[in-house]
Amino acid sequence: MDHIELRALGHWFEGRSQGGEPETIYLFDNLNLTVRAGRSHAILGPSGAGKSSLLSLIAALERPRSGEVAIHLDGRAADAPSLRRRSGFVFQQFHLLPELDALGNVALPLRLRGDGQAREKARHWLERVGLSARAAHKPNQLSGGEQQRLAIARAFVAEPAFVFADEPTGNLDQHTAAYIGELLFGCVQEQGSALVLVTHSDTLSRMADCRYRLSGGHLELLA
Ligand SMILES: Nc1ncnc2c1ncn2[C@@H]1O[C@H](COP(=O)(O)OP(=O)(O)OP(=O)(O)O)[C@@H](O)[C@H]1O
Repeated sequence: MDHIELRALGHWFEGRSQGGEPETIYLFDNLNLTVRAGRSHAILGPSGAGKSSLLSLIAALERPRSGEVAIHLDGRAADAPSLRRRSGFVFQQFHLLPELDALGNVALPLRLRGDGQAREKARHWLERVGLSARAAHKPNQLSGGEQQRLAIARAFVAEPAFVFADEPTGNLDQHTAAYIGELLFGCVQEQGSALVLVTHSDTLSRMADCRYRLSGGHLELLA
């Protein structure tokens, strides 16, 4: 079964203090976690605890300073580029391309893979997120909630095994956030993807199969 296993992960940043002195920011030094296919995982924790950094490490966008990220896809060990090809991303700031219309944004991950059915598949996902009527609109012509629906369509269009979401409702009002949460978890369930979600929202985190809290360098499984 597809999974990502974090073994004895350590991560830190070299920075400068306010006085200009070299300073090391330690996030964690012995973190273990397994992200399994078809399960949703929420990561809570105070600001600055390292949640976004941890998400980048799980998604193999960054390499840990110590420890190992072992990726298994289709029954065998896989590398970071293979994981990225099987992953979808949803961010707080949407990260849509302003020059492309809604359909173009959703079709892009497929176009980059040379998929000849990119437009048809993108249309299907635009419909799934209720944005068919907005296909020709640019992101700046859409509301925040609509932009996030577009980002969700883009994340799922290539049928990802893993979806990584960093504060996907952080920029949205309560009502829109609830709608986006339902949509995200609905798509995850339909697609059978694993979800790793970083959030400050207790409500959103409770939709996940398992919840963790990252604080003071420790990742704790919550009941
Ligand atoms: N590229 C970087 N270089 C130096 N320091 C960094 C870098 N990225 C993150 N940090 C620092 O690492 C710490 C953890 O950051 P991170 O964004 O992972 O936390 P977070 O838990 O996601 O916070 P928030 O909830 O506020 O988004 C912070 O102190 C941040 O300033």
